[in-house]
Amino acid sequence: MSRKKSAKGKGATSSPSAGSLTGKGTGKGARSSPAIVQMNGVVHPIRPSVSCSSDFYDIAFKVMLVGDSGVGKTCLLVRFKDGAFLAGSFISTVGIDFRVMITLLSYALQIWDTAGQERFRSVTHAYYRDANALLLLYDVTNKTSFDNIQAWLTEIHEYAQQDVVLMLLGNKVRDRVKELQIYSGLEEFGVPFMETSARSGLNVELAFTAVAKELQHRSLEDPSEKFKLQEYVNKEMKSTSCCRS
Ligand SMILES: Nc1nc2c(ncn2[C@@H]2O[C@H](COP(=O)(O)OP(=O)(O)OP(=O)(O)O)[C@@H](O)[C@H]2O)c(=O)[nH]1
Ligand SMILES: [Mg+2]
Repeated sequence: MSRKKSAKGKGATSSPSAGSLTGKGTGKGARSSPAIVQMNGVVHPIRPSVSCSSDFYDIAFKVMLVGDSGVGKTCLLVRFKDGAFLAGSFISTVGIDFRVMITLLSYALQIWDTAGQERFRSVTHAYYRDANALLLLYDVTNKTSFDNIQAWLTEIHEYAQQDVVLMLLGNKVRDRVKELQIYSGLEEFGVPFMETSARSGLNVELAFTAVAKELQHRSLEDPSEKFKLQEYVNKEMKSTSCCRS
């Protein structure tokens, strides 16, 4: 369903006035020159965008990665797009970073990476408004990031659309010997949940596919049956359990 048109149709997104984006790409798999995000008149060079062809589809969904600094948002996105793990020193994202435009299930997903640091919060809030889906990450080896989930959910309820698709991702799973046992109580958030590892790639593709499926179902005017995100994820995780470390 990807059509070469400007992004004006159902589900098309717009950038908030807080920032504008420059930088062009040529679609999936292409590398573009480094994008620049301008915020309040300040120009921030950011990591090279993987692909930024935002104006080729008339059905586009805006997906944002949010969560504390260091939980692995950027690495998850790089893993999804490039199939590689960003090893080496941790470079914290500055402000907001439009990294990927990808076609999944015939829909264009515009994926935005955000800074987890508190000082950029007002910038990222401005972008919540027109997000169709939010992936909220925490780090399963970091209790503070788990404890902050409720605060993130409060922010999301305040700034995002009421019907935003939301999924909680416990990242860095099975990567460390000492993983915190903090899974009990996840149900209380009432948000679909799954485990991921940007390092090994575990469930990374599934996370984005599940969100795309939910968006697809919601966009159907008369969905014949209700799609249950958590059930889908559980089923798919089981079917790949042979490959989990
Ligand atoms: N072991 C392990 N380390 C990871 C994983 N994902 C990310 N990391 C590491 O965690 C650190 C932070 O990763 P980033 O992806 O930059 O974190 P971020 O959430 O984007 O942080 P901000 O940009 O500051 O919001 C880096 O040192 C990564 O190498 C993972 O799945 N497993
Ligand atoms: Mg980052």
